[in-house]
Amino acid sequence: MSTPQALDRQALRSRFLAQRSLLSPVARTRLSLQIIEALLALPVFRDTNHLFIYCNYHSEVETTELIRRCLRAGKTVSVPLTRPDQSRMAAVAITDPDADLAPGYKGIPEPLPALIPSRLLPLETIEIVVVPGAVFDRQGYRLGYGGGYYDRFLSGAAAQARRIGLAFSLQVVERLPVFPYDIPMDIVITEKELLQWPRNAR
Ligand SMILES: Nc1nc2c(c(=O)[nH]1)N(C=O)[C@@H](CNc1ccc(C(=O)N[C@@H](CCC(=O)O)C(=O)O)cc1)CN2
Ligand SMILES: Nc1ncnc2c1ncn2[C@@H]1O[C@H](COP(=O)(O)OP(=O)(O)OP(=O)(O)O)[C@@H](O)[C@H]1O
Repeated sequence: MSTPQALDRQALRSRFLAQRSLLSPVARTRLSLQIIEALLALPVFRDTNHLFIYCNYHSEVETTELIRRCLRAGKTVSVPLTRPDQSRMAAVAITDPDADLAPGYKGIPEPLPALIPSRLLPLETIEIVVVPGAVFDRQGYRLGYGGGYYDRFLSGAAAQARRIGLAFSLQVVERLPVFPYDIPMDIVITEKELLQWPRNAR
């Protein structure tokens, strides 16, 4: 990470993580519920069975209510299990966010170790990936925490899945510096707008 563009990205990431953390917990919860309602109202949601949903950490858009609503609707929900030794994520099915999660990698809520062998799901079955981020742009590109986990995930076995980024509106910029391995979102949802890019038009 030493090219000027890479340094730009690091500065952008830090700036937007700092901005995001300024939202009060009450505002974060209120805006998160608005964002989740917009996702649940998407026509594609009704036809989806398996969603891979991040478990929110620090000041990310909150997803616990989304996970509950999906489970109540009879959908399969898997969540990320970070495998830092491989820079990869696995998908582990959960049935109850209160009982099935505990702090894992970096303190992120992750599936309990006892669940892992029996609940690993093939990434090819994921239909929607709900993606967190530090900052998104109006072309659908994003920066996360810098591990490259989602780029690897979305260009690998989960490439068929619809990619839906969740962000507070303060996390959207016009244009980010893009690298060849960056995978753009299909949809970005904030409390103010829903941005969408048809895949065949990219
Ligand atoms: N909720 C959630 N789960 C996720 C991700 C994510 O972005 N959000 N990931 C997507 O890649 C993977 C974990 N990757 C991560 C890589 C680095 C850091 C990290 O460096 N955290 C900083 C704190 C940053 C902050 O200020 O918020 C640290 O520990 O110092 C965190 C997660 C898989 N699970
Ligand atoms: N498909 C890939 N294959 C191998 N390495 C990759 C791939 N995608 C990204 N990387 C590597 O991951 C590193 C971090 O990428 P990037 O800065 O885009 O992370 P990020 O999108 O912010 O992180 P995350 O996806 O974990 O939230 C880069 O140094 C890049 O070389």
